[in-house]
Amino acid sequence: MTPGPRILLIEDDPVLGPALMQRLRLEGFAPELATTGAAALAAATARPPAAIVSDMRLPDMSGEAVHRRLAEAAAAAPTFFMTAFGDVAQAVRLVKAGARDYLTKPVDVDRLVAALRAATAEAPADGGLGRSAAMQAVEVFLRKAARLDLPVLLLGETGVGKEVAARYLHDAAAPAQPFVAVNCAAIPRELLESTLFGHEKGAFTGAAQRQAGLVEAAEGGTLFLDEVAELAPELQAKLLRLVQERAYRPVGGSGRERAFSGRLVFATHADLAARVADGRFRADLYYRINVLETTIAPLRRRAQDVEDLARHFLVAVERRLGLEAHCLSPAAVLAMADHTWPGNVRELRNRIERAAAMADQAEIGPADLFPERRLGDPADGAPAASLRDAVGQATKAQIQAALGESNGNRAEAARRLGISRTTLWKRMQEHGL
Ligand SMILES: Nc1ncnc2c1ncn2[C@@H]1O[C@H](COP(=O)(O)OP(=O)(O)OP(=O)(O)O)[C@@H](O)[C@H]1O
Repeated sequence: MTPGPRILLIEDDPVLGPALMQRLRLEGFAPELATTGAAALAAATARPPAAIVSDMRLPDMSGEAVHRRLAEAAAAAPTFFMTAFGDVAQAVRLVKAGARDYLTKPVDVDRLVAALRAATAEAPADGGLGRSAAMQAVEVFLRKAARLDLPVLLLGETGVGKEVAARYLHDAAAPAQPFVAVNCAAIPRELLESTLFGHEKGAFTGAAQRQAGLVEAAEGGTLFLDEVAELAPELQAKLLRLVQERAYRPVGGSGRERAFSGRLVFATHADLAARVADGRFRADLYYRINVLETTIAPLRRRAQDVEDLARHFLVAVERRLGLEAHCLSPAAVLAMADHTWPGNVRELRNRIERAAAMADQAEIGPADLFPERRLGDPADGAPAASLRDAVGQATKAQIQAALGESNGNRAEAARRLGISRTTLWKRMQEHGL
């Protein structure tokens, strides 16, 4: 197994640093830890990373200074900053200056891993959204929309690829400009206004400095507001002004409004018209954002895309994790065609990634993609299922014992069990350890 993508982790915290290192290793990355800015600069120059995860405050210099020095040396990789909520202004500035994204502490490690996967994954081969007639029509729509200065509304079930579509539109319109994605449902309600619109100095207790918001960060590029149906009424009013007048007022700003000249793209999986009907979404805002609207079809209606996407995700995960090449068995392709994909493309991606990481053979079969059917299917017959359960429980117990005896050291535990570290890792994942 070749090592996965190299990640440079810049973090001086003696607990967080090693913990993140361990998790990134388990996820198949090849992480390297630097605890000072100087060490980070040396490491990035000697062994260029595929991505960088950096703390904002380091013992010898700021994370921002490290980022700038690397950018000057053209050694910058996609960089993610980990920041306390109080440093969001600085983080936004960094994103504007080219950093990929920031994550607030305490860091949501699953989100970090997903972001690193996306940053180190290969782009779709042809840069398109899919060969199905439905996605071809979406591509035509987005390319036309890219030439127009109007808001765009993307509808569709969760996981169909609304954000991917928004990026496609952005790349067709202004690829060199910032693309700022905000999930309106993920940011606590009381923080959303200042996160979006920024705040002036003295706007509230603790607001010592003016702080730019994400609207400002997206200036000249694209502001993508996902889950827009979840916005609270006061923010809907503020958003209406942004859409209609291209103007907004930061929190605590008394006089002057700020102008916004970027593209606005909205997405939701909710039925916005129904929300308007029951009074939860402003009708005037709905009509303003519903000018150029398209629905991205669920994956179950895009049969021609499933296999292409599956192969794309397979190659990408193999490269990212340094796995041997796999192929999909004809039965696996049939099983995918039969599945209804309630989680859409996101579910397909997850199933393929899990299958590639876990499969014991080069050929991925239906049971690798849909393991829950094998375990949960009563038609399998009780004796076989309970034998499998018994083997599973015994395996889990052996692994736990070996890990206990080796104080959690996986290399040592693998040696005791007489299996490779990779196999141990796979078994630990299978048994949720
Ligand atoms: N056409 C595509 N090509 C490659 N990857 C895709 C495509 N469509 C979706 N994906 C992948 O599927 C996952 C879900 O996509 P995305 O986040 O864009 O969906 P979404 O509709 O915005 O979801 P949500 O409603 O939950 O916000 C992501 O990992 C994305 O990279």
